[in-house]
Amino acid sequence: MATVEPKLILLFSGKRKSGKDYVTDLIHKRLGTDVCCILRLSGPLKQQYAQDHGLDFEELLGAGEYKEKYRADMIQWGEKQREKDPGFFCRVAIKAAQQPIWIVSDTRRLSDLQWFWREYPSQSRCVRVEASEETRRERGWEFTTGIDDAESECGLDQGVDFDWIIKNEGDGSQLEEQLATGLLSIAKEKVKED
Ligand SMILES: Nc1ncnc2c1ncn2[C@@H]1O[C@H](COP(=O)(O)OP(=O)(O)O)[C@@H](O)[C@H]1O
Ligand SMILES: C[C@@](O)(CCOP(=O)(O)OP(=O)(O)O)CC(=O)O
Repeated sequence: MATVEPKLILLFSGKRKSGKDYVTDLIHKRLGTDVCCILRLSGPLKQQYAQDHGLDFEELLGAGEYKEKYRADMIQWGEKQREKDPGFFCRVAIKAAQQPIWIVSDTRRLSDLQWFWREYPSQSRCVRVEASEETRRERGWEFTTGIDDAESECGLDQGVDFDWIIKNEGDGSQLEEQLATGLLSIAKEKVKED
């Protein structure tokens, strides 16, 4: 378990190229690294997958073609691990978290959310990043059977009551305003609470 009790946990999800990394990086910058950290469930997953398959962990972390080449197999491998232990990647991801606000940038399955809701019921909030298919295509997305129609991409399409839905179209010109009036102001309040 983490060494500190968080004040707020923002559980982000969204389709490929909706901008989860972009939006969570922006929030991280606005809140500051002393109060906020970004956690990735895919971090420990990629690390273990790279080790087991003799691959380059750093390349799997990047946004390039290398990750895409292994994505389908990595999804299947990760699903087998989650079947054995649904909380495994969540527990590893939070281990080193020290800051009062945690951003989990890549929740994909109800089992991920359920783990956080069970362990941190009062702190967990769900955030969806949305972008149209047109915008996602401009960012390099192409529909891929076996990935875009699988649980990894669609597991949270239904059944989640999102606390915030962030629209990240085009260059995200409305992003700052959406964040400032919603999520960021709540997060700043939480940091001040005893
Ligand atoms: N609001 C934005 N303005 C400019 N570029 C963006 C914006 N949102 C996303 N991008 C770019 O689109 C690409 C995909 O975004 P990313 O955050 O990696 O998506 P995801 O993590 O959801 O797959 C990246 O190159 C990112 O820099
Ligand atoms: C096997 C994965 O964890 C790989 C995810 O890699 P990223 O989280 O880097 O992917 P995107 O941000 O959507 O491009 C997916 C899973 O099913 O767990």
